[in-house]
Amino acid sequence: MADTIFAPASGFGRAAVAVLRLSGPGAGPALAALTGRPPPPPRRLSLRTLRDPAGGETLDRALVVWMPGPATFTGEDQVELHLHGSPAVRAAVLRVLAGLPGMAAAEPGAFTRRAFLNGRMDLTAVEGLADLIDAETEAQRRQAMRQLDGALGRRVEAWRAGLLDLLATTEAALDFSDEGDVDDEALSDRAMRAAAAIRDAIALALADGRRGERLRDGFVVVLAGAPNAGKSTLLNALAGRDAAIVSSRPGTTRDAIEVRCDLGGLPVVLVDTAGLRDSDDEIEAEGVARSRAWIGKADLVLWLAAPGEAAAAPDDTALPCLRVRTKSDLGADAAGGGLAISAVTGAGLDRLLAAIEERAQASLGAGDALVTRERQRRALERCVAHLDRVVASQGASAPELVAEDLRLAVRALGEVAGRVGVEEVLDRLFSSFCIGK
Ligand SMILES: Nc1nc2c(c(=O)[nH]1)N(C=O)[C@@H](CNc1ccc(C(=O)N[C@@H](CCC(=O)O)C(=O)O)cc1)CN2
Ligand SMILES: Nc1nc2c(ncn2[C@@H]2O[C@H](COP(=O)(O)OP(=O)(O)OP(=O)(O)O)[C@@H](O)[C@H]2O)c(=O)[nH]1
Ligand SMILES: [Mg+2]
Repeated sequence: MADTIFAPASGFGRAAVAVLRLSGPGAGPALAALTGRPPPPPRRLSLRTLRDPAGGETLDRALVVWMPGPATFTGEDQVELHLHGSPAVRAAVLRVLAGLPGMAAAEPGAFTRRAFLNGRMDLTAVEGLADLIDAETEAQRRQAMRQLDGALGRRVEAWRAGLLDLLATTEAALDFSDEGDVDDEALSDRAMRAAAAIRDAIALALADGRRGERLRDGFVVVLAGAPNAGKSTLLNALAGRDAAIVSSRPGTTRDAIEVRCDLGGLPVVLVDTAGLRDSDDEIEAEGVARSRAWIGKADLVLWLAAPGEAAAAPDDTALPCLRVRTKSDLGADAAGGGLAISAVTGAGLDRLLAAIEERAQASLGAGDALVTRERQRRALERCVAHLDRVVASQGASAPELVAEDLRLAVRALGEVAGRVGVEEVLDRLFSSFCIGK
């Protein structure tokens, strides 16, 4: 691995300014090679002419920043080059950087990986940063920001410190158990109460209806019903664009069409599906099978029925669903029931959106969950299981066994923070980052 990495940190394509960042011991020498001058004062944007050290050709007149480690994002020496944002300027400077000794183009997430390895952030903060970069809605941004800020990391550290205390006490009891100067009974009683308190606190954080994980994925709303019910028309009306083909022929939609949207700051995925009916047409039958699969995965199913049609009924009554009567502009439907809408006049759409938002809100929360990933949840559940055994023993277990469960509980918390057993997690996480992060 090269000591020093570099990458574009801003988006690709034409822009006013393009930022390149460098990290590692070669960052300072690279800046010196490009500017032919000593570094500017730390952490101050300074105007410099950048030249190709090989031929002396001027590459750009740019703002540069020198940030000596360890008080940097990565913990290493860092440099930023704020270039004119054309693809050609950026490419020229990147080419020169690649030719300098000890420099290598950064892999996705390489800067953050260094920040993590240098102890600048724990794993929950890294996950928060990944989510912050991917955040599309206000609630996602809020949750990611809290995670990056250490909302979960700090709690986990506090729980871990508490358990380490307990472990020390228990181990002391082990060491001195034959010396008779430690009050075993009182000690174990206190230890049990402390273990139970930490277990309860973790269990409380876990009892959140998985809203943190759900908020990352989005709330899935599936539009279902008979052919021609008006599903695709409604999707287009809600999305505000022609995402799906609409026609008067029943059986128009075959593939499910997903549209991500922002509903009051919450991420909602609307899915238009093929109309449900038995069909001899092989392609349509496959479309209907896909519709059913989507219905099974939905957080909310909108059952659409046009006037005169029997209201579509879910096979599975446990499905969270909302009945919608479409095409209300064609006249009131005596069959009634459900929310009346018209995608043509727009009648009822506000109420429909409000109903979806209300359910999304109940399911996702507003970004206040502590647990945001399955990975964190599993490790916390393991921790609770070990603490359950400690508490259930009520001091009856041998101190050796209590100590072992405490050690495993501590280890599980260490995994949440990324102190132990993280190599594979890191590789997966960082490969989802963008270049330059
Ligand atoms: N130009 C630019 N903008 C950016 C970043 C960057 O790297 N460059 N960031 C990159 O992600 C984010 C800001 N995050 C940062 C986090 C920590 C430090 C840092 O230097 N921390 C030091 C010093 C802190 C201080 O001065 O108070 C430290 O923690 O020791 C810098 C940026 C968003 N905007
Ligand atoms: N008058 C009126 N016509 C509508 C409304 N919504 C849809 N339509 C018409 O109903 C027909 C079917 O609409 P689609 O949106 O394609 O129906 P669908 O449920 O997607 O149908 P499939 O994809 O075949 O399952 C089209 O001719 C639409 O123009 C509405 O609110 N009012
Ligand atoms: Mg359709």
